[in-house]
Amino acid sequence: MATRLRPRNKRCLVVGGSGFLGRHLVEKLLDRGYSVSVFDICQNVEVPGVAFHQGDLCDKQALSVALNDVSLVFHCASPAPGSDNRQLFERVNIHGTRTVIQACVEAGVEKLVLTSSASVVFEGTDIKNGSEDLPYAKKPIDYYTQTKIEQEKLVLKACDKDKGFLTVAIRPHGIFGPRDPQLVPILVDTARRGKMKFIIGNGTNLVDFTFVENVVHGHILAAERLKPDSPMCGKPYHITNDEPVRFWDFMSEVLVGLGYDAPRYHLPYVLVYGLALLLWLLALLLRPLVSFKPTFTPMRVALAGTHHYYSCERAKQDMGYKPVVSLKEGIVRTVQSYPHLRRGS
Ligand SMILES: NC(=O)C1=CN([C@@H]2O[C@H](COP(=O)(O)OP(=O)(O)OC[C@H]3O[C@@H](n4cnc5c(N)ncnc54)[C@H](OP(=O)(O)O)[C@@H]3O)[C@@H](O)[C@H]2O)C=CC1
Ligand SMILES: CC(C)=CCC[C@@H](C)[C@H]1CC[C@H]2C3=C(CC[C@]12C)[C@@]1(C)CCC(=O)C[C@@H]1CC3
Repeated sequence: MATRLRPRNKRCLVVGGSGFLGRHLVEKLLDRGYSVSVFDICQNVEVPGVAFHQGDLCDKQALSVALNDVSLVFHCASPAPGSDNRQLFERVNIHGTRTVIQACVEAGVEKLVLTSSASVVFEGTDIKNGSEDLPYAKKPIDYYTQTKIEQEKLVLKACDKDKGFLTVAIRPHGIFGPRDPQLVPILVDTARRGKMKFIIGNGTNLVDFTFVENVVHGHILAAERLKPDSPMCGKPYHITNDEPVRFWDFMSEVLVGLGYDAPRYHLPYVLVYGLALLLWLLALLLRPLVSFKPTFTPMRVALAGTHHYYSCERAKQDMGYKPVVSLKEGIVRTVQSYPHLRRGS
């Protein structure tokens, strides 16, 4: 169907559509017959049939151009979580999201789907089968989490049935899959530097790793089921693989699949967390003189040594969500997609 003939509710904009999740979302939306535009600060690849708008989401004028004739917006842009640039996180995740909301309302957009994060409730201690009713983290573990909380609050509060502007937030956790620039590349880099020999803690902590296609599925379902009379308006939803797995079993499976050894020796969690905190402080103090980025940040150690898995019951109930790719299949597809990261290549 020619783009201009598509019904208005099938015309969408993906803010952050050049990123890992964004590109997978764009591809699936195209498959499902949507007319798709992308707004991003950079264009990594040209996707046939997709109009690309380059710009910073803090720039309302640039956004308004991209929003012309769009009824549905997915906002999945964020600075990389590994950064510790507080100003950048505040500018993009808080002020930028406020700008996205204003631009959407002014352009007459009907639905805004935010990619939030399950981490908005994570404080570095165990979460087992956490529901959406858990309170936001009072002491967020880093600037990324702190600004994702503010971002989610802004988007959910903006939901206004009377004005015809509906919002919903998807909270994925530990997204993995082909083209992920983060999880597998960092893991392999750590292994190649000989630092992936140790298991932090007793190795039995369960976590969610969510295959990217399931996260995409959750976003599209949310957009399609979001209606003025649905319970979804202004609500957050966990989207997971619904298969919590031991953090260290998942890491080992990916490492072994790529030809590396699985970590074997145990280190006490408290010791590693303390060391990571010390290194982080040292890096902060020495920043004016030397710049170094520790591999084992307090955030990564906390994620590697605690339980953090979430219930996706609410998404099942309200939007009929069910994972479409199993964890096993997701790992196989992911490992196959990284031939250049195999040992010896
Ligand atoms: N990956 C994960 O495990 C999880 C991710 N999330 C959330 O999912 C979303 C997508 O993450 P992911 O795909 O992994 O991240 P990516 O970094 O791959 O994608 C984010 C995209 O947003 C772009 N971007 C950043 N700042 C701006 C800006 N000011 N204006 C316009 N575009 C901008 C980035 O460009 P550039 O690369 O040049 O900065 C990038 O293309 C994020 O909101 C993240 O918080 C939530 C839970 C888990
Ligand atoms: C201990 C070690 C070096 C592990 C390597 C893998 C890590 C880089 C990932 C393991 C869990 C991942 C994760 C995220 C980023 C990558 C990991 C730390 C997020 C912080 C990404 C953004 C979110 O919203 C939450 C994610 C939780 C899990």
